Amino acid sequence: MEVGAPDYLAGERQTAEFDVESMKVTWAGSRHALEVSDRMARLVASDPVFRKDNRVMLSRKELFKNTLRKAAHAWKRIVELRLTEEEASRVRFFVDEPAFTDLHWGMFVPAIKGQGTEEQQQKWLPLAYKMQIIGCYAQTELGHGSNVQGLETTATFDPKTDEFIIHSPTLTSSKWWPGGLGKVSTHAVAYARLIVDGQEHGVHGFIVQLRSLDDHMPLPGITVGDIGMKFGSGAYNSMDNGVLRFDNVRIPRDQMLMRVLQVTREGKVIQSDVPRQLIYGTMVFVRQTIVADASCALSRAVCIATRYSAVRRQFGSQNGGPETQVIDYKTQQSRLFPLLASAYAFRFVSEWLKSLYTDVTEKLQRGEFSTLPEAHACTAGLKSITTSATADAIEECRKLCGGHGYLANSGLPELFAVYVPACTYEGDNTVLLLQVARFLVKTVSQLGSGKVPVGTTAYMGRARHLIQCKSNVQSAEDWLNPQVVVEAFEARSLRMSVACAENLAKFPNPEEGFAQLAADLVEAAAAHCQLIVVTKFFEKLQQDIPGKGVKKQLQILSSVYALYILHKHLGDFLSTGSITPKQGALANDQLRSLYSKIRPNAVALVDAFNYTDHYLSSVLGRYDGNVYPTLYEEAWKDPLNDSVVPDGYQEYIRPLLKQQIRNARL
Ligand SMILES: CCCCCCCCCC/C=C\CCCCCCC/C=C/C(=O)SCCNC(=O)CCNC(=O)[C@H](O)C(C)(C)COP(=O)(O)OP(=O)(O)OC[C@H]1O[C@@H](n2cnc3c(N)ncnc32)[C@H](O)[C@@H]1OP(=O)(O)O
Ligand SMILES: Cc1cc2nc3c(=O)[nH]c(=O)nc-3n(C[C@H](O)[C@H](O)[C@H](O)COP(=O)(O)OP(=O)(O)OC[C@H]3O[C@@H](n4cnc5c(N)ncnc54)[C@H](O)[C@@H]3O)c2cc1C
Repeated sequence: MEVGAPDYLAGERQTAEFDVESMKVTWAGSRHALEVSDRMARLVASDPVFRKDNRVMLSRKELFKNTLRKAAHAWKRIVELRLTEEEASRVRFFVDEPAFTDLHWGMFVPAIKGQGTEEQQQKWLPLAYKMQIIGCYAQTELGHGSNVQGLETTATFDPKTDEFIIHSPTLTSSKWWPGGLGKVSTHAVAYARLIVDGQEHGVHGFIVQLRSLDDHMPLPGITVGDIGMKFGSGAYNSMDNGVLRFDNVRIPRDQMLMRVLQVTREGKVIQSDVPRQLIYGTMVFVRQTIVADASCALSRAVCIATRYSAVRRQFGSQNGGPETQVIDYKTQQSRLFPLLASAYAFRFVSEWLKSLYTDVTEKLQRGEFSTLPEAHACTAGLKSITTSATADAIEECRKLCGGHGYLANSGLPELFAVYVPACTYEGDNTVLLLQVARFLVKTVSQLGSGKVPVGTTAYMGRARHLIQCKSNVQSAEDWLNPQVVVEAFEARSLRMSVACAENLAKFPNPEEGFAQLAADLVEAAAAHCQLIVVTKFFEKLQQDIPGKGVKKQLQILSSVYALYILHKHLGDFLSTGSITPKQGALANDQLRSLYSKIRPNAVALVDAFNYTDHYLSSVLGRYDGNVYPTLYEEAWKDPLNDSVVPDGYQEYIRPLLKQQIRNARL
């Protein structure tokens, strides 16, 4: 905020019962992370190239060219200022525009790192790090996305020339969707069925050059282009999601990523001791980052809706005094505050997931693969529940802002349009929950075998207790006890998984059973993932959290998150007998009283996200709360208001007004 500018939300900030600067540190993860983030946010906000207020008005071509300009400028600044990887990734975050660079850094580079041999990494990574080649991740095809084993592109080994022939045999085998592919990438990691000596060996990644490094023209045998406009104006249309066909394109044998499986000069296929699932490793990495993105998108929407709810007044004027701030309506609080709590919950679970991922990656380097299934289940499941909840929440925030939320300059419509594909990319959310369900059913089925469940399923080891325990909640206060809450969530999750396993056992064919019970399995998987989020929030509170009143606020938010989920899924808790209807009602009583505790802190809790006005790009979410004059000024900037009488008046409006009505009765 400018020095000396009026702060219409100052009163809200004065009621805060905690130290906002300390909360900023907790949200950012460390003082260092906050400092870096703050510096990079200012760097981006002060640079006119990164302006984004005109985005929705640009044509697709203008938008795309502008994105290229921003990406090139960002890279120039990263190199000039010798920014670290951490700083560079914050620059990307605050530039706030999907671009080919996301796929280059976020998928192409990790695919080579995770699936390439040492020599392959040494050859390709330096080129990619300097952006002397630009890569994308070309897996999905027109006919298959979720079913990776169903991909049709072929990579046939030709022992005569020591090459692979990459080919798209059908229309449905055309690569379709990869970001950065349409107009920019010079290379792709393309996924194809490996065929050696007439035998198939599953789907593998191949580095394929697509375009000339001299004139950017597609290489012989390559047909490539953009797949067309996507949902919303502006939004994800800055990305060139592409289509790609291969017509017997030849690549050297050493361009197959060979960490998992090697093809020798003689055409021998050698399976290494690395599990085949590592071919899916890049998706595990990105799913983990998507959970962190969910907390960012959600906190951004909540920040806008909270500030605006404090500014907006409707009804309730007493003796000519001010009307009621809409944030004081209990309905507004019960819709908004759980989303605020979810933003914090997703932040902390993403921190934990990142540490789990780092730990698993280190183990994989040492040849230990036992933790891979849990890493897959956690990343898949948390990606699914956090993105679904965030997409719904952004839309709820739009509604919480009433009519003004529908204006593009509220920032919410574009945020929604950019965000919703997260429910689909990196694995459709339902398909991913079914993966979690498989993992849970397997864990349940092994309970009698003496195998002790570990990690996030450790609670299943207490199945005997959890299957029959009764919650001892007797008062609303009892619901503030994390142990009581966690036990109710564990009982609900375990009982849902066990019920699924029991029902599955009734089917002679397990796969048929799995297909028939899929809807129940998805619910059991979601229950397990919600338990993880709740548990990780409570575990975060075990840490030393400095700053006046910070821990107290987080305790309140953790209880709000847990009890909100309990209230929303009360049917599960009751039907599994994990709690009684009376206990469910007490949870709701507690939730109401927690909302009252959040109320004086609400604006400060969103200030702790430390978002600049540039990043928020929302008139409603401005830090200073100066909403109405800005809305009014912005309206006049619309191109429709360039002229008082609109273009088209002479052709279409005037003749209408001047028409002779022959039949007066008409
Ligand atoms: C210095 C400068 C720096 C500049 C910085 C800039 C910074 C920018 C950085 C940006 C960072 C990140 C941004 C990324 C941008 C993201 C944009 C998003 C773009 C989108 C991309 C995509 O969508 S890519 C395509 C994704 N596709 C999918 O997700 C497909 C989904 N389908 C699948 O995953 C699988 O097919 C499925 C799992 C559903 C089924 O597979 P299948 O082989 O049929 O498997 P099953 O038979 O069911 O299972 C076999 C066993 O394998 C296990 N398993 C399955 N998957 C995995 C896995 N991933 N890992 C481990 N194990 C797995 C499964 O559990 C089975 O096990 P079991 O024991 O046999 O039961
Ligand atoms: C914006 C965006 C960017 C993308 N970027 C990339 C990229 O860079 N690289 C890349 O390779 N791909 C990319 N993709 C593709 C993306 O990964 C796939 O779209 C995604 O994995 C979903 O697959 P699908 O489209 O085949 O959906 P489908 O599987 O066809 O899903 C359609 C419906 O069927 C349901 N369904 C499917 N299978 C099952 C099942 N077994 N049981 C129950 N229900 C099922 C789903 O739940 C869904 O409701 C991108 C997609 C989008 C939207």
